[in-house]
Amino acid sequence: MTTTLSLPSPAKLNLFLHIVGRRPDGYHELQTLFQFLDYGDDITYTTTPDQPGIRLAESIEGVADEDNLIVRAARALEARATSPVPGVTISLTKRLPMGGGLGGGSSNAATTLLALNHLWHLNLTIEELAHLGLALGADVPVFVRGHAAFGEGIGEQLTPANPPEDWFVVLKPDCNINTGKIFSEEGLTRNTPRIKIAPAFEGDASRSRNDCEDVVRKLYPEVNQSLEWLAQFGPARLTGTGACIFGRFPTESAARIIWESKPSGITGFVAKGVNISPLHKKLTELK
Ligand SMILES: C[C@@](CO)(OP(=O)(O)O)[C@H](O)COP(=O)(O)OP(=O)(O)OC[C@H]1O[C@@H](n2ccc(N)nc2=O)[C@H](O)[C@@H]1O
Ligand SMILES: Nc1ncnc2c1ncn2[C@@H]1O[C@H](COP(=O)(O)OP(=O)(O)O)[C@@H](O)[C@H]1O
Repeated sequence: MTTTLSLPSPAKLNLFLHIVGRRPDGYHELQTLFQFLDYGDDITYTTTPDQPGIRLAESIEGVADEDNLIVRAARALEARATSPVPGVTISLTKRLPMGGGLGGGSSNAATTLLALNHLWHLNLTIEELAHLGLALGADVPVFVRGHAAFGEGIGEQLTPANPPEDWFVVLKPDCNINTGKIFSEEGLTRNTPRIKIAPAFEGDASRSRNDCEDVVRKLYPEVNQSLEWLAQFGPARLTGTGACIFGRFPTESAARIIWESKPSGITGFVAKGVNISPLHKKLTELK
């Protein structure tokens, strides 16, 4: 029997991102605050009991299917099955810009781990899925766990957090930024003092920043210009290593007024920050 499951694959923002050191393997140690957005991709999984294998209904331009984080997550999970699993066709509606610092690929991987764990009746725990996900990317565990969180290490040591669920204008300046390039820049700040967090950590925007921002502004004038424009209306910041930037607003209407006045040619969206992932909300409704 064919079964179909459609699930959201939301974006994340790094409300702040501090680089506090470097591990012996060269990876940077971070302190960051992750919050989800009620905006993202959608993925539909259809089991094909008569046709084994993992298939994408459509490829993503520029990403070989074997490299697609959806396929890599599905294969990693299949390797954990103790008996053969039914085939699956996976269809992706992509809305999130790739390589934008919104974690779209990591979110697609996490949604796939949770979806196929359910459809294949594997009963792996969230702990086990987060561990599997970390091998695919540093941002996958927070999407698997599904609660806004303060992240340490490379972002995998997570403490649930409850930042205000404000509205955001997210803009995508017209440039692509490679994460590895930013982390290898000589001028990058790598020694921000560690901050301590209380259990009900909410974040403190005034005492935090994104340590990648200075380097990114210098290398990408498009990001600098967009940040200057958005900062006229309130605090504006880079997410991850960019290229997306965000401005925070207390209401949807305040965010939409600014969105409507954005310079022509720039893309993006308006979304609400949420502390429970839309993916986990949907999975709870299905139970
Ligand atoms: C910066 C963050 C913040 O949420 O988000 P994005 O901007 O990618 O969304 C993440 O930590 C991104 O983690 P992840 O997605 O695993 O990074 P990758 O693209 O695989 O990293 C590319 C390269 O950047 C360097 N890198 C990455 C992460 C890190 N903490 N230290 C590093 O030095 C490594 O050289 C790595 O090979
Ligand atoms: N399903 C996927 N969705 C998006 N990107 C993917 C996917 N699979 C592999 N990738 C690769 O991962 C890279 C990072 O994508 P993404 O997670 O969207 O950005 P970021 O890490 O900056 O938030 C992309 O440039 C692309 O090459």
